[in-house]
Amino acid sequence: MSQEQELAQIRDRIDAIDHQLMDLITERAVCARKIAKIKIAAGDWQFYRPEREAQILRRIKAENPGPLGDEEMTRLFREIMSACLALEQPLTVAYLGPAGTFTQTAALKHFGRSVKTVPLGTIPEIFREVEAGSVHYGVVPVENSTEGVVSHTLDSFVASPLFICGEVCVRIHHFLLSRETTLSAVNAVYSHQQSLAQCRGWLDRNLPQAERIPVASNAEAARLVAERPGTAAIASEAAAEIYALDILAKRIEDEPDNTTRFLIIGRADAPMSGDDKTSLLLACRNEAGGLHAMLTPLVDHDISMTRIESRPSRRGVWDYVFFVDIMGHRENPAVLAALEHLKRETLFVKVLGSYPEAVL
Ligand SMILES: O=C(O)C(=O)C[C@]1(C(=O)O)C=C[C@@H](O)C=C1
Repeated sequence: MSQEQELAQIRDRIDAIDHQLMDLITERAVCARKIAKIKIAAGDWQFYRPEREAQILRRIKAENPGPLGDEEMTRLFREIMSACLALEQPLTVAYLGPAGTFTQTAALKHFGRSVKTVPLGTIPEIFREVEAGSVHYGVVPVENSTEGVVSHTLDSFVASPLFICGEVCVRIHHFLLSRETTLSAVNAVYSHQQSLAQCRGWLDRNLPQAERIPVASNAEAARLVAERPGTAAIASEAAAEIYALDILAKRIEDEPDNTTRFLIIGRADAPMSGDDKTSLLLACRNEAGGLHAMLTPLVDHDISMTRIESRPSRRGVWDYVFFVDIMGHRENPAVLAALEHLKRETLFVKVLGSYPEAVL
């Protein structure tokens, strides 16, 4: 067989496989529609099921035979599921805008591309819109953020009735975007101040002469640069497309493992998925041993803590609340027992939500 004949044969096989895939995806979509009908008949308007989605994606990851990597395979299934959910209910998801921020990347990574993402200007606005029910969910950065808003997110939880129903981590890569085509034409670099800091080494080496100008967000930097000759922005790859800018340099961050964690907020948290986390807001007694008493119940019930963050409580000087993440769902017996114990040992305990550990 000639090379050309072999190529034609393999392409015929690909066409047949695509046809089968289409039939199977269609059958899956019909199943999702049937599920929606059952939910509606039962008066259950909870179409999005974070725990079920996490279970499906974990199974796909575990069963992936290769040669496609786990990330690729789960991404494909993420999109199929996103399209199926959109048939049941088109979701609206608010994120910290403008378009092209890493928070939008996080929203699309978590929900897939069949949701409608809505950019909002501030984190409190995202909380307000989710509370009011004008959007279904919100996505907010919480840890190791490039946008410098961690404390705004944590503070918003103190008075909010919302729950955390998911988490997603995004590897942050910075791109130098510009209307210019050469580095020598750039005399000012705009970005969020944390992103400027994260690329300091690269800027020192490659653009020592350029002024560094901090602005509210990386996407805002891209927007400004699109209107100003002689400037460049440090922003996401997505921002290049949105603001029609050229990529002058890729992955210019000094630390290659820079990751930001985002939370999904909604009006309910998630049922148990089998691999869950719980976020708590705690206030310990302002006395000797208060912090120790707060941590003892976790140790006693063998609960592992993945994060602890303190924030001023705003009730008085030197008065703090603690944001604590633990492994396990709030309905898990050990977590339940630890929570009961915590209620006795602390001034107050608020469960901010249990949710599946990030899969993607
Ligand atoms: O299992 C469900 O409840 C569904 O609605 C189906 C489905 C899916 O496509 O697999 C779609 C949306 C949910 O978020 C979870 C799963």
